[in-house]
Amino acid sequence: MSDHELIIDVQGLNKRFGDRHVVKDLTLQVEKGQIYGFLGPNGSGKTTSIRMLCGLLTPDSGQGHCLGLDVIQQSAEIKRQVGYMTQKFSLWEDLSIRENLEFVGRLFEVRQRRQKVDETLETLGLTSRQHQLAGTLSGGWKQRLALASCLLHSPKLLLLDEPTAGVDPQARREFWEEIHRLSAEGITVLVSTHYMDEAERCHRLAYIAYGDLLETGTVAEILARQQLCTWQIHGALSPEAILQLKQHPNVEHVTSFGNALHVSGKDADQLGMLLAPFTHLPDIRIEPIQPTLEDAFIHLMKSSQGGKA
Ligand SMILES: Nc1ncnc2c1ncn2[C@@H]1O[C@H](COP(=O)(O)OP(=O)(O)OP(=O)(O)O)[C@@H](O)[C@H]1O
Repeated sequence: MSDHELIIDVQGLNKRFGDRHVVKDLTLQVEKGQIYGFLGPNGSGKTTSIRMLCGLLTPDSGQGHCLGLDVIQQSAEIKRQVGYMTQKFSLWEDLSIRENLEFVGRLFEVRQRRQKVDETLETLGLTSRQHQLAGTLSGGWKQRLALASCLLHSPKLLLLDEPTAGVDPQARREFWEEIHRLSAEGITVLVSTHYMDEAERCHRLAYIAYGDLLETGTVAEILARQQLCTWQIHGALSPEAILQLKQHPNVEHVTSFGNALHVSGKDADQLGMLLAPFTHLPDIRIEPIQPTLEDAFIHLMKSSQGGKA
């Protein structure tokens, strides 16, 4: 196997639901062992894309391969070979952790099922809770069980749809440690998320907005391509001043981050001149900063809508 073996390699995938064009010409390449983040606003087509890749939805047009299998002709085989974690917990709440895994093992006709269930319980730290009913688990443990059930048939590709939505920060961190451990073993992971800290933990990212894939690359590449300049304003600006900034033609977007405002634009000099008068206001501090990934994504989303924040 070459170092750059493509586990996902699709070109021009399209999906329409009625008259809604939900995924437009999706072209995506994901290398073996990569953790590939899928980001974008709600309803942008991330889940639909994932479902086309794992063989659950047939694209209207396009072509390509997933795990070396044809996404149109061999979707049934792809379905058997990927680990797909749905957005909503979809296991059986009135079965115990072990019973859930045994059942999934039977569905996937996993060989040496008992042993595999034991191993999976151990690896994911679920052994001591194996007899607990799934319905009584906290959000974080449910996600861990869902991940365990995806891994039972030893897939080479994991498709995770917002796996940590609503999970507390500690459980999210542990979940991501696990994802990185799997990646180090050569398992490829495509994961959708709305969390910026999770996006930063991916090897590469794709940003999709309203069906269009707008950007792909590493965090550094995406930040560099946006060519944004961002200034951070500490202190309370008046609502009128904020509105003025938002409406100014040299300002791309104005976003609150905790107690600070981020003001982003394309032209550093113009932006500096615009903000200079604010430095004379009492209790206001202004400094240029590196734009964050969130700044870049807000910019991308606003540009795709043809407007600004
Ligand atoms: N089976 C379906 N039939 C009709 N419309 C659908 C179907 N599945 C998804 N859609 C629509 O397609 C659009 C894209 O949905 P999708 O779930 O792929 O977006 P998403 O990016 O995953 O969103 P979110 O971040 O909210 O999960 C939405 O407008 C959704 O309502």
